[in-house]
Amino acid sequence: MDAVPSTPGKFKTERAYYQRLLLQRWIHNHRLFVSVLIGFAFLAVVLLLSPHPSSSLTSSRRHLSTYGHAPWGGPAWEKHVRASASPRVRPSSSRRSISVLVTGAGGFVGSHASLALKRRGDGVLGLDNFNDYYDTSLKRARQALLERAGVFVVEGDINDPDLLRKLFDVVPFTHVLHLAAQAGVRYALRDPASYVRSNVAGLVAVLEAARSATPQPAIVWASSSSVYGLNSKVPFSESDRTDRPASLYAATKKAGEEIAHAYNHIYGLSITGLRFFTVYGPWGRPDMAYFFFTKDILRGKPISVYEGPDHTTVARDFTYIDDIVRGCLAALDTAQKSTGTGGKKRGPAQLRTYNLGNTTPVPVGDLVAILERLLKVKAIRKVMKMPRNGDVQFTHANISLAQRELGYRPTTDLHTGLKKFVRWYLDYYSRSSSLGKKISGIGGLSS
Ligand SMILES: O=C(O)[C@H]1O[C@H](OP(=O)(O)OP(=O)(O)OC[C@H]2O[C@@H](n3ccc(=O)[nH]c3=O)[C@H](O)[C@@H]2O)[C@H](O)[C@@H](O)[C@@H]1O
Repeated sequence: MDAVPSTPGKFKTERAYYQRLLLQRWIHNHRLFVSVLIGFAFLAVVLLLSPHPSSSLTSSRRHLSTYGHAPWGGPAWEKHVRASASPRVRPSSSRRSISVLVTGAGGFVGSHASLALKRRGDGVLGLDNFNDYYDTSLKRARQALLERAGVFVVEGDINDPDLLRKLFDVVPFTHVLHLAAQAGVRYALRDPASYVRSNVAGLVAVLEAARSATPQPAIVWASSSSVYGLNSKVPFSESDRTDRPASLYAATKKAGEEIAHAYNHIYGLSITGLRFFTVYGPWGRPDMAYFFFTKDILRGKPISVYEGPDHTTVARDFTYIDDIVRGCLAALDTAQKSTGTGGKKRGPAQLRTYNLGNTTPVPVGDLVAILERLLKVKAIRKVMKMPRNGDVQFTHANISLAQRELGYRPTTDLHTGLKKFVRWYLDYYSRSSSLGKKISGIGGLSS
């Protein structure tokens, strides 16, 4: 009881004094612990104030992507990138192996082309943002196949300049096969900005990275048959006019061809644009008519079959994926070196454009008839006027230039190609929806 002070004020003062004493004693007894605590606090402040890792290209830390993708960077990641991009040494081969950055490697043409390159011994590094324009599980299944074949697909965006710079910093790519794009003609009505982002800004980002890389790689990229737009002269030749696009998609691909011209002219980049004609086949794109027709026919759902004015046919020069891949590889193999160094042009560089088609246009009605025979199911056809939303009535490629200069010779007719597609489709979708089961037993993208 004696220790209790007589007034509340006095009690407060003495209590404060007593607490201070206690604290001093506690600090004295825990000197070591307190020093460690101060050390940690100091370290935390230093880390907080240090610059973001992405500001240094040589940093070995992991980079946090600002594009919502997986982090990249670090010694293990770089090792993986280098291993994937390194060609297999083949001293007996007459062809020099190349090292290719394939953008859009999780996509339809990108995955097939990556695998074909890897198979013949070239170094391949994939890049893909795995966006959800269509079923991402299909893209992931393609990625799993590529990984099994030794192709690493970096998850990232072509609009991320830090990532592109880093890739060119780590690997002296000889070529870029630029296939990443916002595809589809009709989707442009719903999301026009995505076409500008991928097909215009994205292409510029890739060319910017390539022009300042040492060595400058040669570029082969995907343009489109849609650049022929409202032309009525058939077959379409590379020298025909391409200034009347019928869709925003076509307009962005045409813009890409002009952008390619400028980068070739200013920086000496060797650039080849390939105008693909309605590519189809196994592991294809679910947004394309042959793919969703198959799905709807099997489900007993009606399909819209377009026709032109006065019941004229709508037709496409459908081109099988393996033929397109051969065209891509031939374009890479015949590409001359870029002529710039340190971002400066040293002389004129190669600039080429080729049609990659099949040369046999098929009416959409005939496509449906082939699918009916292969699926052994009658389609519920709703024949309707082709909507004015970007489609053109027909396409037909003149491929004599590609034949002459690339040795390009398509060998697969629509019936044969669709047969391979249907076989793949039934196999893929009859399996369990689990990704692991989907890829087991299929054995590769080849068709
Ligand atoms: O070659 C090209 O440049 C383009 O080929 C395709 O575009 P498209 O030929 O329109 O392919 P689909 O969308 O699969 O259409 C194929 C045909 O089916 C017709 N169709 C489409 C949809 C539909 O519901 N009904 C229908 O009859 C179209 O009018 C077209 O004639 C791709 O989707 C583009 O990304 C590519 O760039």
